[in-house]
Amino acid sequence: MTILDGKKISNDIKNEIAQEVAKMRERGEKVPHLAAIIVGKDGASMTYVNSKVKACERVGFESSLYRLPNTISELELLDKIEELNQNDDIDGFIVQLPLPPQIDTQKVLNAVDPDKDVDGFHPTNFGKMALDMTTFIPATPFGILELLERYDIPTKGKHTVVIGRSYIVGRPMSILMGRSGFPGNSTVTLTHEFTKNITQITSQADIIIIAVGIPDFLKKEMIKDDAVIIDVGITRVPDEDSPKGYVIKGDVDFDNVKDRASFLTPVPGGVGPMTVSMLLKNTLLARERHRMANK
Ligand SMILES: Nc1nc(=O)c2c([nH]1)NC[C@@H]1CN(c3ccc(C(=O)N[C@@H](CCC(=O)O)C(=O)O)cc3)C=[N+]21
Repeated sequence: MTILDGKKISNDIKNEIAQEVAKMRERGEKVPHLAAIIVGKDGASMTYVNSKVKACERVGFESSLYRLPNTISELELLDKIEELNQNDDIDGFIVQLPLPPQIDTQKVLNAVDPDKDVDGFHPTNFGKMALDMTTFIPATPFGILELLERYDIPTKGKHTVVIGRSYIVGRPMSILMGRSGFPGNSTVTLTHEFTKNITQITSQADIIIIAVGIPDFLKKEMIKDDAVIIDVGITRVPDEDSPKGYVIKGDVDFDNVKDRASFLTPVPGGVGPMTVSMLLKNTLLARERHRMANK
């Protein structure tokens, strides 16, 4: 069994990006600038956004963080987004999710300029992805593709089962694995909360990508020998014995599944760090496109 070391690969990618940025500086070009909007003070969201800012510093990007109160109106948030759309210094930005209930998330994502939508959540970019056009691929799915590629895991003709149909992981992943090329050319089954007899489906999977947010959901008995298991879950489970007061649990019953799987991502240290690196990669692409457009 091979553990897919997302932490290591994401570091490799950051080093590659840092080299690109160093070259940009040498040529006297503007370096990529990523901005993030965070609404409210959710602990996990703040951790993720902080790690994105830190990663920007690490590779030599400019970064800006806009913290907005939890009570902000939809209109005020849309104003902020328009401001970032208009700001030519910013190459890409993200609106950290989830948003508070008074705000219509889809309306907010629709307001982001598709050329700056480094999360790849705008309908234009999502559509382009589905049509195999060049675009920003959402960072988590992009990170999973990168892991499969760098570990040279065969996907052609394989049965890939995706568990969870969220717009940021499951849905795009199901599209990407079925596209032509590598990693792709898979036969994809997309499952969700109303799927019947899920074990019957998962036990036929060559590759399982799970993103449901239920700790230990995927058991050893649900997979076949030598399956490739990609765990996208991250749930904070309260734990008095740990210094932070919680432990991070994935969707896979790791300790048992590891004895049957061929490749397996750990949590933490698997898909999570890849998400951050691929966001940087998208921001680098955004800068490159803006430079070509003389912006
Ligand atoms: N607009 C938007 N874009 C996102 O990409 C986005 C978002 N909203 N909202 C929340 C989710 C979640 N997400 C993660 C990023 C990094 C780790 C990560 O680095 N995880 C570490 C551990 C982090 C920890 O200590 O909690 C790991 O798995 O090793 C996890 C999760 C991005 N998301």
